[in-house]
Amino acid sequence: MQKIVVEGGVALNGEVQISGAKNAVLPILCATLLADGPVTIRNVPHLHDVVTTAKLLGELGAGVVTDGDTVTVDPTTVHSHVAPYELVKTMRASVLVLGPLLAKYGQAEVSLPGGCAIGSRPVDQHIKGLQALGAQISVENGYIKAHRDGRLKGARFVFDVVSVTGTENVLMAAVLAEGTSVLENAAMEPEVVDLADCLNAMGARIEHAGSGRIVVHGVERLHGGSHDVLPDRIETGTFLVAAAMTGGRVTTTRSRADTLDAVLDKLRDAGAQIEVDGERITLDMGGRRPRSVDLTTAPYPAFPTDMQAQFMALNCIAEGAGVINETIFENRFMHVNELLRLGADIRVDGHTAVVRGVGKLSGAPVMATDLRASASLILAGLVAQGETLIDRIYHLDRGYENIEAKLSKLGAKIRRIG
Ligand SMILES: CC(=O)N[C@H]1[C@@H](OP(=O)(O)OP(=O)(O)OC[C@H]2O[C@@H](n3ccc(=O)[nH]c3=O)[C@H](O)[C@@H]2O)O[C@H](CO)[C@@H](O)[C@@H]1O
Ligand SMILES: C=C(OP(=O)(O)O)C(=O)O
Repeated sequence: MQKIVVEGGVALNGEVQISGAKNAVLPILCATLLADGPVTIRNVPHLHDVVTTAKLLGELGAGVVTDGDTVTVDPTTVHSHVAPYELVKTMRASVLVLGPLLAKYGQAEVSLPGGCAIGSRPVDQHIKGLQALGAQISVENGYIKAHRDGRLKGARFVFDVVSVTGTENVLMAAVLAEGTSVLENAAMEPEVVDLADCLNAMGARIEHAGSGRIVVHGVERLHGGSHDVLPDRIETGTFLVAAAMTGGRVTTTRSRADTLDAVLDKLRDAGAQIEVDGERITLDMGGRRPRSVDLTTAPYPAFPTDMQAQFMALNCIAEGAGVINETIFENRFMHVNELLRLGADIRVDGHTAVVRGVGKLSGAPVMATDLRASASLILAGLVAQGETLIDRIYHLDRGYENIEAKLSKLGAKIRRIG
């Protein structure tokens, strides 16, 4: 099995180009199922999750052609409506075919995602939202079985909790419903907006995506089209934290600072100087040691759960102590025990972790437990004395495009082995 080896001690310096967002491209690829013709998606990152989604679309019968960072999906040959357990268990985003299959083809059978390393991944809001649009849904043998009699009907639906994939699933179904739908307490994440932009480019009539109240005027059909995926704000944030931790100066290019307000604020609190110039974000730490920051994860525009592990790594070597509250996932502290192996001082009590910065971390073999945990271990490795050997990096390949090559270009001593 492949591993990543990091040798700490180099201040990162230079420019890094940000890839398309994983959490935008996956719903967008699923949305292509709604079209009556081919949809071309550009700025698609090379990620394992993208390959898995392409495989799923292929199993449903769609034609999928990849050319560099462009993927064209022809959904006109879809003949199956089943997303099997084998695929959904490896990638929770597969549940996003539920809304499109139901709305366009009248039926869907999608494996329940169950839980994962970071906690349970319920889909009750997806189901309730689709039922509000008139879908008949049952859960049998581990599968969500959905069908509709006639067209789905536009409705007002209030989410009990803010759910990103829930909003996306119900939104994708509502675009082909008869009449107008109003989705209240909707997720406001930039990835939801990107999905809505793509759907609108295909002929949907969605208003106010990015607010907590999305209005969807249903249309009879969607046509093919094309869309450029927005830059990955979590990848951007991860590189900026790497710069801050190593005392370096890094510019992210093709990035979107307006999607990163909460993260940039915390980096400023940590002592970083940040300049934004169009699609370029420059973080200059000027060789200083970062200060610890307190943070609480919450739905956008608050601090993202997907950046929690990376900031935990930063706090591990920062001046002072920081308190981290995780409110989205009950089990998203799996990186703590691995960071402890590198010499960190972290105490966890329920959803809260108190991290006291230590003068130095020391390299050790560690195990990646989930995607962002893997990133936090690389970050810690970049500042640890000696060698850090990270195992189970397949998690990393789900969501970061070529991270070791991008970090090497910034001067990091990092390589993949095996
Ligand atoms: C709001 C939020 O930060 N969502 C994160 C979540 O999205 P993802 O879409 O995976 O998860 P949701 O946004 O749906 O979940 C948010 C919260 O709602 C709960 N829930 C969700 C759906 C449902 O039907 N019922 C229910 O109770 C979940 O348990 C969780 O506590 O994980 C992704 C991967 O880490 C992140 O990119 C998203 O930023
Ligand atoms: C946990 C993540 O992804 P997923 O929801 O696909 O598991 C993530 O993007 O950090």
